Amino acid sequence: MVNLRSEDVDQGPPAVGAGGTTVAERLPAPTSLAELLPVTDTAAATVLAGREAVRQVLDGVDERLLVFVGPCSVHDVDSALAYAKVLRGAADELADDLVVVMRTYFEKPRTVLGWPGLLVDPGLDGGYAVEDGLRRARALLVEISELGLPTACEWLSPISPGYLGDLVSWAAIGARTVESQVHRQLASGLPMPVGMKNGTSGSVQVAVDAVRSAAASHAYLGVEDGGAVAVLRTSGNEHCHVVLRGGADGPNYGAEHVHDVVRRLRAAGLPERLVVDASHGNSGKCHERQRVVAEELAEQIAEGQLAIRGVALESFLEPGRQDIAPGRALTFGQSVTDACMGWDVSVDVLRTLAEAARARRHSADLVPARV
Ligand SMILES: O=C[C@H](O)[C@H](O)COP(=O)(O)O
Ligand SMILES: C=C(OP(=O)(O)O)C(=O)O
Repeated sequence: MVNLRSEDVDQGPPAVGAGGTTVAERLPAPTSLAELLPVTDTAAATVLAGREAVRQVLDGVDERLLVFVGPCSVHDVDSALAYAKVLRGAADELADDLVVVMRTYFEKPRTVLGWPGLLVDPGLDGGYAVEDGLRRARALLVEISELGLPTACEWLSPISPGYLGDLVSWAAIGARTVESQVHRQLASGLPMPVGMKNGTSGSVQVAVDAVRSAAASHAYLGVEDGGAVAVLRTSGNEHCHVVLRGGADGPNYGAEHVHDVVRRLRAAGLPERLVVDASHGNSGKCHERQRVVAEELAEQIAEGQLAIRGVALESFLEPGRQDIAPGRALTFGQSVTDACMGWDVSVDVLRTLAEAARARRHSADLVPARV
């Protein structure tokens, strides 16, 4: 057994490479954080309306297009809030055609090593002030929700939804965790629709399998809102769906890839719906390429491809990305993880997607997803 005793709190970190674990910080229970930073009535209304709008689009009841858009990661709350304010304006302008949900990603899965996100390292300095990260993340989610903008994130730690989940309208299980039993079980009990990304290798079947798994009920070891370790039982989440994000074998946003997913979903007896991520493996992490991918997706949508229910975009105030380096001031509103489209290009892309959604809605010859 790994013996984590209370006196371990005051010990320094284990020697690098020694394989030990110490308790670095005790955290308040999720209920304590929620009491400190409660969901206001306005914020709750935004979250619930956001979840319902996403469900309605996924179910085909609402014919608009979902757009999950925002920074690759939130690294400071001020720039995320400034972005939320401009995005809110665009979301209002395009509300007849798009359901806009802002990316507020606080946990970053890394291919090998790297900054793990605001929740775990809010100082961006390896200080790992997790309680502070949780507070900053929760306070930001309340503020953005109060603006009337629903939010999206990736659940990386199965414990973090307890702290933030009541403020989130859509979530992803990422390409690096989609095969994880724990993440599928987690998704099966979450109150928001969850996108299952294809694996980093490009495997789409693992995402289809994840959707099937999360639709079922499960029992697993977790942490209850009061902070105790508990057996959690879930009822199954009917609003999970595949997200195509490309992979090691190249992009997968083309019509043939969409048809392939539809065939797999049909074979599995699952609803024929998906979201396409224009970034990551679909853009080769090149922010300029995202626009091209989004334009090609817009063509498929305008031509009547009903299976594409949403598009995901990485966008911030400034284009590109920057490195976190000790002593160097960061450019306000520029990503510190993957390169993002700047705001000017982002708003053009949003308008293009809105036009495509309108064309699809008005198209006389709407047909079920063509395979
Ligand atoms: O979305 C962000 C990144 O693609 C993901 O966290 C992996 O990043 P990395 O390959 O730079 O570690
Ligand atoms: C890490 C992300 O995506 P993926 O899991 O597709 O790499 C992300 O969207 O931030």
